[in-house]
Amino acid sequence: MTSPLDSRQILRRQLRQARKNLSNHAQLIAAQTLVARVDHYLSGQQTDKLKKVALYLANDGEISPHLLCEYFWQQSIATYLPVIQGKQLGFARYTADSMWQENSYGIKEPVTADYAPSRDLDLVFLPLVGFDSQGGRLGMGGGFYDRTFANKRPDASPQLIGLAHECQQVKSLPVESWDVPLQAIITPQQSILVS
Ligand SMILES: Nc1nc2c(c(=O)[nH]1)N(C=O)[C@@H](CNc1ccc(C(=O)N[C@@H](CCC(=O)O)C(=O)O)cc1)CN2
Ligand SMILES: Nc1ncnc2c1ncn2[C@@H]1O[C@H](COP(=O)(O)OP(=O)(O)OP(=O)(O)O)[C@@H](O)[C@H]1O
Repeated sequence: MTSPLDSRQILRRQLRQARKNLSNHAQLIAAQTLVARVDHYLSGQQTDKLKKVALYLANDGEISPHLLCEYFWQQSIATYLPVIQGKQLGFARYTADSMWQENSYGIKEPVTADYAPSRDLDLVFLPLVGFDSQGGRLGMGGGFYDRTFANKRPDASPQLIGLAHECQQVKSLPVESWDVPLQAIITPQQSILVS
């Protein structure tokens, strides 16, 4: 019999392959369209209060937030990237002058002493492997974001916003006890506001 954990693994593999199959052109269009979606999402909020935003460097076919990063830089909003610290994530300042090192998965991380405590971040954009219309999410399986924000209340800072390609939506994902709730999921085609 297939256990729930095995089926999560199988789904993760299929959805990772789906995003890796996207062409460079499709990736660029997705990254561009995402900026407009996020701009629209944030237009309903007091964006003058946004000071610190965490993004990620696209890996494994993830939707790329690099244009979103430029959008925040144009507004003088400071950007941060995840750095693996044991089983959790720290958030290191990312600027045009950042120096880099690679983590154990080969993903680049800024080398800096300038870290933001996670509760000082206003927004955190997380990469999703899969999602459903209820705000359910599947990540890479490391549990890093879950552990880092385990004790965060949904209405406390930062807002957690999942980013994904449209092809990563599935009908329904089982919610695990440790899954940290997202406030929104944004793809180039839709924004799901999770209550
Ligand atoms: N762009 C990006 N940065 C990120 C994350 C992410 O999902 N995307 N993370 C989000 O948490 C953290 C890294 N988590 C990751 C977890 C697993 C794998 C991964 O490729 N796993 C391999 C197995 C490798 C092994 O066993 O050593 C695999 O599944 O093929 C990559 C990143 C921090 N930075
Ligand atoms: N708060 C937590 N404390 C301890 N272990 C945790 C916690 N959150 C998640 N984990 C562990 O992390 C592992 C991976 O969880 P899961 O498959 O949900 O990862 P994910 O959500 O895909 O990854 P990520 O959060 O990095 O995007 C699970 O085995 C789970 O037991």
